[in-house]
Amino acid sequence: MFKEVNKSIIPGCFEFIPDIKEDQRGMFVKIYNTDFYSSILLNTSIKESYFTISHKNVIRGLHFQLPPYEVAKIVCCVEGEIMDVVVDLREGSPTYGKYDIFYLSAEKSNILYIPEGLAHGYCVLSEKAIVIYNVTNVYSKEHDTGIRWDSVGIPWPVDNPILSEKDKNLPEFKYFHTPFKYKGYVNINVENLMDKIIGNKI
Ligand SMILES: Cc1cn([C@H]2C[C@H](O)[C@@H](COP(=O)(O)OP(=O)(O)O[C@H]3O[C@@H](C)C(=O)[C@@H](O)[C@H]3O)O2)c(=O)[nH]c1=O
Repeated sequence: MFKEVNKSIIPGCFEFIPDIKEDQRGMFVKIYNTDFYSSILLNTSIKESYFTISHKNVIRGLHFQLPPYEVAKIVCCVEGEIMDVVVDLREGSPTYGKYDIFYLSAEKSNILYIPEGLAHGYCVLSEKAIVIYNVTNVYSKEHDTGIRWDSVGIPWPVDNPILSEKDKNLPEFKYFHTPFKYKGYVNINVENLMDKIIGNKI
């Protein structure tokens, strides 16, 4: 289902490049398969799915849910292009406070797996973007929060983005006391993983 797996600099976060099936009708892309995700020890208890439609220069984020409603997310852009950003909030992580950037697009159909304990957000680069999420916990309004988009040093491509009122009022990263703890991560050997995929074992 995937032809390439790229590790983020942030442990536990992966970009998957799908094996797109194209024919005269268009294309077919698989986002999720339980056996594959569990084979590399990712969280497979998908509890909710949703999508958002946004205009150019919208920034959504940087969001996460607090324990015990922490969420891992599988994110994919199915129309347009976004600059997608994750920030490591796990105390004790080698990349605590650092961000990583992925360009997700309908054309590439690349998929991002974001583990629990990371903040997530994106900026819309195209006229319109549709982003789909599969998430491993239910929504909890009381636990749904974030940090301010411009408080981590991310080189966003816009100075005056379109933001929600909620996102304008999120706390800055430096004032956020993280409840997330880094629990270590099994170092996935990407070459072995690709052998499995190419050998059609997944
Ligand atoms: C996330 C969410 C929101 N809502 C409601 C709350 C509000 O009335 C409306 C819009 O919510 P928000 O403004 O939080 O939507 P949005 O800013 O698009 O939130 C999303 O941002 C990106 C970056 C993510 O990573 C997502 O997980 C999610 O947090 O939808 C739900 O009912 N269920 C949900 O799971």
